[in-house]
Amino acid sequence: MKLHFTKMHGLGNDFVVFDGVRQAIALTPEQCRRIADRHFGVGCDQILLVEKSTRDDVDFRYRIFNADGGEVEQCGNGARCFVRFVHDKGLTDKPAIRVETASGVIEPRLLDSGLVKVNMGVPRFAPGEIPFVANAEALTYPLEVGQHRIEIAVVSMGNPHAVLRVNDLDSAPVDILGAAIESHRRFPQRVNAGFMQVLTPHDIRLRVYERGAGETLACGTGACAAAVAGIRQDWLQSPVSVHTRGGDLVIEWAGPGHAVLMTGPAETVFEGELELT
Ligand SMILES: N[C@@H](CCC[C@H](N)C(=O)O)C(=O)O
Repeated sequence: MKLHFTKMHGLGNDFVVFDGVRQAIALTPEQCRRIADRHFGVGCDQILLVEKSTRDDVDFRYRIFNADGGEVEQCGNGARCFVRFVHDKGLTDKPAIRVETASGVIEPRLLDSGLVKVNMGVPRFAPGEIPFVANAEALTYPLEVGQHRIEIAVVSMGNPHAVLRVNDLDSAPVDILGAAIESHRRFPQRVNAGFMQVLTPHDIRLRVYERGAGETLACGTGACAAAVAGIRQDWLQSPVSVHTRGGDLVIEWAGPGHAVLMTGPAETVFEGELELT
């Protein structure tokens, strides 16, 4: 079966996007891994499947699969690419869209500037909602990782994040420590591990070792989680510019109980067809 796809990216976090509105598409974890493979497939960090929703209070549903084949709850850079995709494909002409994801409804909006602003919902911190194994809720938690004892904040942006502050992002052991945090036994559903360097109260540098994809050039939900974790600890003030290796995002958060707003670009790279076996 031949499937049309669009290759997109948000700050270098790249996606293979399928139109599941006009054609019925079901992907197995093995098929996702093959599509995402950078040598034998198209290559991407995540696969996005745009579908009709059965709910009448939303415009679409979109599903997200990591490069390792696992379906996940949320994707910030993907949300911006999703909006650009449904507009470019003529699936809607509404600038503001309500979208069902596995972890709830988000509201992306295409701005006149061409950037996309997404209401990513209210962040959650209770250990059970991450999920993270802890006796009680705290601002940060000590975590034993191999020989190291690190201090992390945990945030759910619909998907799970651990955020660690470092002094120098360039020398941070993102690969080794990121992989160890991702599969730490205190995160029963694994976790995205963010390494944040605070530059000023309104600027951070961020690298994220993503669950199911390894380090990516940018992570939208990771940027939201890092900004929120920094604001809660009084290191940061909204708005926060998040400088990733793929470019910049702006995150706004008015504090507990408020939704996180993320603004950034979404780009189409090319269109193609692939044989799904
Ligand atoms: N790149 C994404 C996050 C994708 C999902 C994540 N790896 C997870 O497993 O939760 C983003 O931009 O937010």
